[in-house]
Amino acid sequence: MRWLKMLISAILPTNCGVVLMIINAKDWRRPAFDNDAKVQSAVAEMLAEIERDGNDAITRYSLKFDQCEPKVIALKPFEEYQLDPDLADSIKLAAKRIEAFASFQKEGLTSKTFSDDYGTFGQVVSPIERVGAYIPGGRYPLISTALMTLIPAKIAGCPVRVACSPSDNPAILAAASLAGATEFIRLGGVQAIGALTFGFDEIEPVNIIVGPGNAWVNEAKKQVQSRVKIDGLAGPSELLAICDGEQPVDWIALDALAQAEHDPLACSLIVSDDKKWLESLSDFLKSDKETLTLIDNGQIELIFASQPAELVDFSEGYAPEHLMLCHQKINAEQLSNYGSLFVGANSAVALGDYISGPNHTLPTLGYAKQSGGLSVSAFLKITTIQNVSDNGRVYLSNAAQKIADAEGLKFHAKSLQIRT
Ligand SMILES: NC(=O)c1ccc[n+]([C@@H]2O[C@H](COP(=O)([O-])OP(=O)(O)OC[C@H]3O[C@@H](n4cnc5c(N)ncnc54)[C@H](O)[C@@H]3O)[C@@H](O)[C@H]2O)c1
Ligand SMILES: [Zn+2]
Repeated sequence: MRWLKMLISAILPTNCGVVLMIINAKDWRRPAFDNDAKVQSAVAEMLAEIERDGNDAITRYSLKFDQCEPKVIALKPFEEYQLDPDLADSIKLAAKRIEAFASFQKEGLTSKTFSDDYGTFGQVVSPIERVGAYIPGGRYPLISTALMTLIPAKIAGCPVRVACSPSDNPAILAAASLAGATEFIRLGGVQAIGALTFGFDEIEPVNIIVGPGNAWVNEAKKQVQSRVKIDGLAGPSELLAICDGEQPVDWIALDALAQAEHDPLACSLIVSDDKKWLESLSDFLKSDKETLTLIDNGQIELIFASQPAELVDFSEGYAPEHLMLCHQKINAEQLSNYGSLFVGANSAVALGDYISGPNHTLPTLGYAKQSGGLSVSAFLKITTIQNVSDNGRVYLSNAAQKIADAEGLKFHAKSLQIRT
């Protein structure tokens, strides 16, 4: 739809103001990310250089993109950072709630065994040893992401938790310290993902990299997956709000603007079956000068669907990162493709960004169809253990030998036969 808007903007005289059309749901398509190929090849080149030249390449790229040398910063205890006391209290409250939610998620993720006539078999849940947490800091220092990425790793019991951010804002350092970072590198973008993957200075490569970031960060995470586990792809923010005509226009408008302000590629869609309500939302949005750039950039879209079932289909097809459900005739159970669901207008997405407790690192670009956001389970590995009894050795070897014979794997068959 961006091309249509551009065309209309070009035809209309400039004093006609900004164009905020109401699009029919069936005509809407997710815009292709036209930077894909360029970003892919640039990132591949950067990672290859980092693998080859190590610290030198990391430093070169950090100077080029962030105008600073990468730096390992020793973290002080949280209380020693000179933060505004109200901010410090809010960070502590957020940390407490994120920790409580991560602990709640960990319940049930336990090692267990069962025994039968043939032995004892079980699963072992253990923490991944070395974690790398990316904390975005290009446009805004995301203090909250330090808490969201590091606290679940601490709750999972991962012993090494390396934080990377292009920002050394004291509040980020303080939050990383409170959240339990064991190391902090001031480093951003592809070079940060490269450093976590291949190592930097004294810091050894990590086993898992988590955290959101811009298109560069996500492409880099995508490309290092053969060496290191990643949590998922959490790119430029998305919001889909499903609303009936009873919702407070100003609240919903501000929720849309809030997610759009993260990044020029971030996008908020408001869908409703009440055209009049969408029109008042459009009037409200156009009345505020500060929103015009976001609207002009195609980051806020208003979409009409004729009935609730069509709203549900639209949402399930789009699979947004954040989904607001503010519609009396639709139940949460009708929806399953979302990173996090915010039910009712009280549940501002910004509460989820900061303080409610569930993780804010969430899948974008439709990945919510196959995965949820970051959780304590990402930091745990589930391995298995098998202890076959004498009875099991004879009985199971007899049966397994038949399968080995059928496969033609003769030493498999012999190793079984000798036990019968
Ligand atoms: N999906 C989620 O869960 C979630 C949560 C929070 C934030 N976010 C997203 O995180 C992102 C944060 O983005 P940001 O840019 O502010 O910070 P960022 O830290 O992700 O990226 C900044 C880095 O990008 C690199 N970079 C910038 N331009 C580049 C170029 N031309 N070539 C190579 N590298 C380049 C720089 O090295 C810089 O350090 C936003 O898109 C936001 O929507 C997503
Ligand atoms: Zn947000």
